[in-house]
Amino acid sequence: MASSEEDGTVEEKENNNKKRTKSALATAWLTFYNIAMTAGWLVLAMAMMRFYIQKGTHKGLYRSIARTLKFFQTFALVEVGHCAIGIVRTSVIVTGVQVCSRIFMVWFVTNGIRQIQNEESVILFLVVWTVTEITRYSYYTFNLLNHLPYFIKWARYNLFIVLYPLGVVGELLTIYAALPFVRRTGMYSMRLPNKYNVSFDYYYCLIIVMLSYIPLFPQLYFHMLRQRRRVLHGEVIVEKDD
Ligand SMILES: CCCCCCCCCCCCC/C=C/C(=O)SCCNC(=O)CCNC(=O)[C@H](O)C(C)(C)COP(=O)(O)OP(=O)(O)OC[C@H]1O[C@@H](n2cnc3c(N)ncnc32)[C@H](O)[C@@H]1OP(=O)(O)O
Repeated sequence: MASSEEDGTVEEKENNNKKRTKSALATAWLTFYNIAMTAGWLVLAMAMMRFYIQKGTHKGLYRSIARTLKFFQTFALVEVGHCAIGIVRTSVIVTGVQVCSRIFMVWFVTNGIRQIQNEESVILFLVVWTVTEITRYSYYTFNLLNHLPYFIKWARYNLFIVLYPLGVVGELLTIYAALPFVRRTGMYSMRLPNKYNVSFDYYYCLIIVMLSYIPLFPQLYFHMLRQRRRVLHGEVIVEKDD
């Protein structure tokens, strides 16, 4: 009896040790990841400012930062993994929608359609994303290091109130600007008859994506408002599991 109790204690200790090692590893990885992402978005911010100061126009700005933007925005897919394996307490669905919509904007809209890269709306969402991500990743970094300046916490949970809708406006206007071009060229579309017997119209796909902002965006926005109340005002919020 005594020996089995001891075994239980040893097992518990081993489990606790494993958990501690796992959480130390997770914290180390998250710290590295957040520092890298803060640096990436800072590089983007500086590149955009330098371009605008040197050229005095936004025309050509997207092309000049496209590579860095594609890299760092695509890398954010890792965040869906963080939620899936449980190293951050965030919903896979909320993070998945956020990250996938950004990746879609970058790869399948702005990068894929050169003709819209100089639209003002592209600059609008780029500036908004950049400010958001510098604030967000530096918040996570300082939080993990237990040295969080209040102004970063404040910025993380207040700026989104204005930036989120502005970002959505920039994204929707950009997709809207792409529609005539997509319709004219039939890009990314498959018309019948073809050997796969499948038809796909990218033009209508873009319209569906635009419409999907109506149910999805409020959910992300209200999620952030709940996070704000929890972090800034200490409210206990029970969220449904995914
Ligand atoms: C295939 C095509 C699909 C198309 C679909 C189209 C529809 C799209 C509709 C929606 C459109 C959205 C468009 C987006 C536009 C913009 O982004 S505009 C810019 C403004 N945006 C924002 O301000 C939002 C930014 N986004 C986010 O903040 C996140 O993506 C989020 C998922 C919404 C954040 O949620 P969440 O993670 O739950 O909140 P937090 O409070 O930040 O974190 C919760 C806890 O998790 C910890 N944590 C999370 N990530 C990390 C990390 N990387 N490192 C360390 N810790 C992390 C965090 O600290 C919190 O911990 P606790 O406090 O202990 O709970």
